[in-house]
Amino acid sequence: MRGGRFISLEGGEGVGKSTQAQMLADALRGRGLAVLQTREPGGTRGAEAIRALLLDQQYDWDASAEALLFAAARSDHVTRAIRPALERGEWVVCDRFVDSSRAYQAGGDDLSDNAVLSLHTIGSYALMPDVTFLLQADGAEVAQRLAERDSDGADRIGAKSADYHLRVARRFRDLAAMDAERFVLIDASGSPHDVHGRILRALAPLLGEGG
Ligand SMILES: Nc1ncnc2c1ncn2[C@@H]1O[C@H](COP(=O)(O)OP(=O)(O)OP(=O)(O)O)[C@@H](O)[C@H]1O
Ligand SMILES: Cc1cn([C@H]2C[C@H](O)[C@@H](COP(=O)(O)O)O2)c(=O)[nH]c1=O
Repeated sequence: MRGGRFISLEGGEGVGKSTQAQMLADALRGRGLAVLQTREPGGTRGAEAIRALLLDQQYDWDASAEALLFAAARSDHVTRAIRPALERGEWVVCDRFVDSSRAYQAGGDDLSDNAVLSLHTIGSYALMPDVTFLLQADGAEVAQRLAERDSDGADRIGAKSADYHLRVARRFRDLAAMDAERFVLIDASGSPHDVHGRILRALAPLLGEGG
């Protein structure tokens, strides 16, 4: 019997995914559950090496090469870390997953959603999360957070144009609207504690806690 669940956190730059992934993993562990907390791109030695290539400003990957590299990193991550954890019955909390490729490489650039999903089928068994929390917050609030966090500069993708990031945000919203069973929209404004409370309330049915 499968005990664990696969949860992804998605959204634009600096909206609070990593903060919430940590708080959620801690809350699940506090309930006695075994949790793999991980991130994309990354989560395995090979995928972290690909992450460094993808985010380093010295490389100028075109859209196809970028999508292939994200898919290769995800393939290693799914095969070596995520699937084995789910098979052991663990919960997986993943900071970004394939919806980021759909929003950034397809929505931000102009690859098709089908192309990204085909790479996901080839590389990662078309594995999808059980629940995806899409964090959304006011642009000015997020810009303030990023100014404080990234005072020494954004990474290669974070540094893309404002128009690019608007297309990404729009695509995230479209994906959520197309798959309302899996996506849960989370208001990511307010304190980390407030946002965490919203996520836990949304997860309560899956945790058998009513609500
Ligand atoms: N609710 C919040 N209120 C204020 N600051 C926050 C909140 N959540 C996170 N932060 C801060 O904002 C910054 C970005 O948060 P975090 O790294 O969690 O976002 P992220 O979505 O994972 O970003 P990225 O996609 O760029 O990695 C961090 O400095 C973090 O401490
Ligand atoms: C998984 C994934 C990520 N990206 C982008 C989104 C961010 O700009 C970086 C990752 O940095 P973070 O600080 O860890 O959020 O990579 C992407 O374009 N496509 C993807 O599939």
